[in-house]
Amino acid sequence: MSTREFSTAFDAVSKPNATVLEQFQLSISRMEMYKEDDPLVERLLDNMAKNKIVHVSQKDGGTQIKLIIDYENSEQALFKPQRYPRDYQTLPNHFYFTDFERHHSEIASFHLDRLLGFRRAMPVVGRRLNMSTELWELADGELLKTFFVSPSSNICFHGRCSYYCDTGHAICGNPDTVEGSFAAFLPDKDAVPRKIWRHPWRRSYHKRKKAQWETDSDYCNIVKEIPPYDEGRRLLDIMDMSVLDFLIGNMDRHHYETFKVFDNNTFPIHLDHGRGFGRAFHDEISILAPIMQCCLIRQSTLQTLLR
Ligand SMILES: Nc1ncnc2c1ncn2[C@@H]1O[C@H](COP(=O)(O)OP(=O)(O)OP(=O)(O)O)[C@@H](O)[C@H]1O
Ligand SMILES: [Mn+2]
Repeated sequence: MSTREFSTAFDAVSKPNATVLEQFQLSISRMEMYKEDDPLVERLLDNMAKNKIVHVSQKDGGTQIKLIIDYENSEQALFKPQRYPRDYQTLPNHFYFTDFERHHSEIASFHLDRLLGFRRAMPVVGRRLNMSTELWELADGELLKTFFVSPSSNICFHGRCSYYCDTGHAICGNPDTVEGSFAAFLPDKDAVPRKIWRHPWRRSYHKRKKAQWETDSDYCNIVKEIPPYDEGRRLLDIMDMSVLDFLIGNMDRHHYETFKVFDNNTFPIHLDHGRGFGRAFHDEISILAPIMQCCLIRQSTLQTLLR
């Protein structure tokens, strides 16, 4: 299926005043999220960093707090707030699945994905918000109910989610600004559905169990037989993802998504990098398990790394 057919999934094709985000979404192809040197990327980053915000709500699903940001020009971004200072490391007794999310990891991962020439991540930029005028006053519903003033008179909120959304883990202004990452919104799920895949080298997400790949040295041969890994680009894309995850130190790659309209022979979207950069002085070799067990890497990726 061509880019053109993908484009027709959007009304924006015929929209004369398509926003930069809509234009960006329309240009997503089967091969990549955006073209090398696409000027829309810088414009999108600039818009998300500077444009006026008119509404803020909580994004359902996921384990940690995320907010949907609506801009005046009707663009949208996914906001992940800063929780800890940049140099705050993963706590020694935390698992990859209990680690706090780091907004700067989302930002740096986008840049690294682009530098490596993958171009499979949505653009992400950092921005500081005013706690009262850009969050509290624009929040609604369940999110609004979680705002409060702390003992030191800072405005805080905690939102609702399954991890770290309580008074003890609130996000507070410092004194009245909060920093976060802003990821450009993916095309609306209803217009452009995505398929969610379980990552073959997913970890166990259990504090006492191991995953099959950790004990079965022949694991790659099993994966190789199973569609979509038995043909096309997908297995090589999994290797690329492993390169990215190793460099950012992300052990939390449990699922990945693709755009359904492109069928199986398309790139996996590089999404959800909030748990990277937690241990700056540690190389987690097990993240390279797909590459080591399959003894496989895309030639262009290897060349990029050597360069
Ligand atoms: N840029 C985006 N635009 C729109 N939707 C997004 C975007 N990024 C992520 N999402 C959606 O939100 C969901 C949760 O995002 P993400 O995985 O980043 O958060 P999370 O809290 O780490 O979730 P989980 O705990 O489930 O891993 C994703 O599965 C995806 O469907
Ligand atoms: Mn996640």
